[in-house]
Amino acid sequence: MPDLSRPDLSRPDPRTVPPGGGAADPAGRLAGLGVSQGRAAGPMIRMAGPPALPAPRPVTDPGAEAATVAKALESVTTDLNRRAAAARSQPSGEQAGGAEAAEILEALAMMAEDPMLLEEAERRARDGADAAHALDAAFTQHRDALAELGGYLAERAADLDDLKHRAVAFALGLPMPGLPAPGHPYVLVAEDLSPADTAGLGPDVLALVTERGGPTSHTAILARGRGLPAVVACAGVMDLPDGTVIGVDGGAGEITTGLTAERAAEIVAGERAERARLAASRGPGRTADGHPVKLLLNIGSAKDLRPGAEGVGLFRTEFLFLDRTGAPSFEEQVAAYAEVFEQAETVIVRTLDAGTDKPLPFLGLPAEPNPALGIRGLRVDRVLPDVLDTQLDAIAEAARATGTQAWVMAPMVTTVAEAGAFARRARERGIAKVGAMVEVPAAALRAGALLREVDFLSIGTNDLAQYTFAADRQHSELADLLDPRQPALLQLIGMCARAGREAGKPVGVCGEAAGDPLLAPLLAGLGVTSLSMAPVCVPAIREALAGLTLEECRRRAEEAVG
Ligand SMILES: C=C(OP(=O)(O)O)C(=O)O
Ligand SMILES: [Mg+2]
Repeated sequence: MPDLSRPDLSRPDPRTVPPGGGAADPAGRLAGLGVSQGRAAGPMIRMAGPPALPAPRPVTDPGAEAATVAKALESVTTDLNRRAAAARSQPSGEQAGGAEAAEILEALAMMAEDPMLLEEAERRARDGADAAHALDAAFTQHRDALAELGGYLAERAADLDDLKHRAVAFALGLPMPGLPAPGHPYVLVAEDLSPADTAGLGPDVLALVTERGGPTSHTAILARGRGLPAVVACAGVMDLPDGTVIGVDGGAGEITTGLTAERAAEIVAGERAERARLAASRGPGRTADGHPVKLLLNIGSAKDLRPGAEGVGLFRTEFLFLDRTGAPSFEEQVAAYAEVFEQAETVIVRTLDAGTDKPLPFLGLPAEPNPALGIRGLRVDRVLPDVLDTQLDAIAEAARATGTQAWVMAPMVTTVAEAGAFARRARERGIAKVGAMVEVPAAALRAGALLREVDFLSIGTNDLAQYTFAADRQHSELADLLDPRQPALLQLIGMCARAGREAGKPVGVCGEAAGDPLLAPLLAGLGVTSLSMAPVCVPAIREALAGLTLEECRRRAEEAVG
């Protein structure tokens, strides 16, 4: 959770406070989709995209262009080294892999310092190119040379593109692309964020606002996992100037501009008090009359674990390897899984869910015209069976090493045959409990048959909504279709829960719907046995369940389906 005490709100923002001290709140509002609960306020900074290269400019002083080239490369190097130092100095646990991030940034800084690159760009500038084009051409030449060498060096070619964008932006007087590092807490505003960008956010980020993105995009999920208030699909937010103090309401999906310093401080204090109130709640998930509904955590790595839940319902293992260009080794995987097993009692590990919205470059999957309907999730096994074998081996080994019972489930299971084959491969390795995610309607329709093959089901409502309503989960304009309150989706969930009751096997929900306080009682009423959610959601869901009897939950579910 961000430290809400840090933003310096003592001085009013001169651009947004009216003359005379600002008792009035000349609030402007921008509407978006709230995807991660909570409120924050602070100065916003936009994440710049790659600069567009303008037409070449006539050059009158080639020496000055060559000097700009040198300055651009120097400033890129300095900026990267500064970020590396900041990543290294972060207290452990605040950001994933601070040391690892620092190493990556330092390696990039060294690439930007390459004297051959400087020489080539300066030569082009002295020959008459403007600084931006000289840099662009020199980087492109370097990139092509690396790409031709193949292997590891070819993988570094994409890094050169990143450096080129930074250097060209400098030469054009534009903000550097990539995550900002202003050295103070801020609200990050971007057109969109990749999962890797979101995973790399530092502790200075108070909240996220994007112009694009959908409610179950991975940016939203990662924001929720970090307890960062977030609003997506917020048209017009990129037009606000950097430094504007804005309020972000991640529940209502609203941005407020024109905040007085007093109002901003009130928002920060109010949020802190609400979080403290909810954090005081304890105990297992129960309805008012004591019916148990397990409260589990969705995590992407051990650093997401928090006390107060009854286990881990979804360990998204692909989040460990999002920005990797090489496949994680068996040993590396054992270490990552064991770290979680050591700290949590029951852990449901989901095998890698790659493809479409969660690209894993190291798999080298070819681009597809319709990726959400293509090779993703368990289907990757059709083309790369070794990946699942190694992962199951690593999970089994981590369980043995830590003396825990691993629960494993596969994403995107579509047929009963797929579930059976997966279960056999997991059981061969001694994995205790094997499950299937229900993310496509075909699996929900065959829930009873699936449960003859596996020990439990976990309903991924994010994808189940996407495939039931044929609406891309990243699409901000189709958000109404993705609303998990839709009767069709609730009906599919009810079918799975009924199959679970008949088989005497657990059926949980691990999609984002499980962390919605309005939906959680409906899901309990439909008969699911556990709800798995971002850690930050647990207290509110505990409170929502405790406020209603099971019968009341059932009645609400019936009304909603009806
Ligand atoms: C939990 C789910 O999986 P993910 O969001 O990681 O695709 C889901 O689809 O609901
Ligand atoms: Mg899914």
